[in-house]
Amino acid sequence: MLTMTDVSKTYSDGTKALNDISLTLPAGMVGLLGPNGAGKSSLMRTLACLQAPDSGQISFNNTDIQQSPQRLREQLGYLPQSFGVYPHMSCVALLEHIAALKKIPRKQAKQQIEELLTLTNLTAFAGKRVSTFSGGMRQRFGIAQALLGDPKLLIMDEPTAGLDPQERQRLHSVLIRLSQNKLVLLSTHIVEDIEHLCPHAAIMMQGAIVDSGAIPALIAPMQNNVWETSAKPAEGILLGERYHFGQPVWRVCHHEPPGADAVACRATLQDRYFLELARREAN
Ligand SMILES: Nc1ncnc2c1ncn2[C@@H]1O[C@H](COP(=O)(O)OP(=O)(O)OP(=O)(O)O)[C@@H](O)[C@H]1O
Repeated sequence: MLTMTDVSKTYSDGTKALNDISLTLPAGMVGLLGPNGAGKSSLMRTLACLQAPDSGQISFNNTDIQQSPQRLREQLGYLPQSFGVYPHMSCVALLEHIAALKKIPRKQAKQQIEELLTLTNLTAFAGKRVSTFSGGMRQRFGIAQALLGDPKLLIMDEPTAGLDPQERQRLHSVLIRLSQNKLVLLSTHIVEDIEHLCPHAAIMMQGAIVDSGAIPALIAPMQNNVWETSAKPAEGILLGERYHFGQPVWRVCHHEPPGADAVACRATLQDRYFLELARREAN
């Protein structure tokens, strides 16, 4: 279990990226959902001990990560949003190098690397330099390196970015299998990924956690209040507009039908997320 208590972080230019975050996350797959600039990466870098919070406490399975960052690092796998520069090393050589940094014994590392190359569909490219990889291949490499050492806490910042639909699906099944015995924290603004993968989610906006919990509980307050209508409604909170056979369909949150042809819909995590975005815009 991962627990954060009153965690805050302000960057040197005055940007308050994390604002008094208190959050408890269970084992399994957890989605961190928020728009650009919400503070997701800042939170993940802080959890991965890559930057210190200004205040607050963080513990993972009863280890205080500020007091014992090394113990946390031994249990951590981290996929950053971007790696920056890639060295001119082959995929397998770079994995061996990272395994050595993680102090994984050579024989064990060799076996793990083989398994991870298969898992991430990179076996055929093991000898190719990572600097020449496509975006999707780099992402898969990032996932393989994060999984070295069988970490108990896996932090993944936008893991499906740059993957084609087939690879995205493949990654989904890998992540589901992985999450059995660990906490996988997955940050994204793709609501669909979280709906597919996570029993639990946290919604983050402007450096704060708006709500977190089991996804059905996050959606429950909106149940029986979501409608679709063909005319722009005068009442309610607009959740979105889509087109069907070229005609607009408006999705609205309201306590009663917002128009004569309004059809009741099952509320989704996307509805809850869009409701929070609409509330934020209104403020
Ligand atoms: N090193 C930094 N110095 C100053 N400000 C920063 C730094 N890193 C992030 N920020 C700012 O902190 C805020 C939160 O950024 P962060 O990258 O954590 O958000 P995010 O939710 O991950 O966004 P995205 O989905 O676009 O990656 C933003 O206003 C960003 O500009």
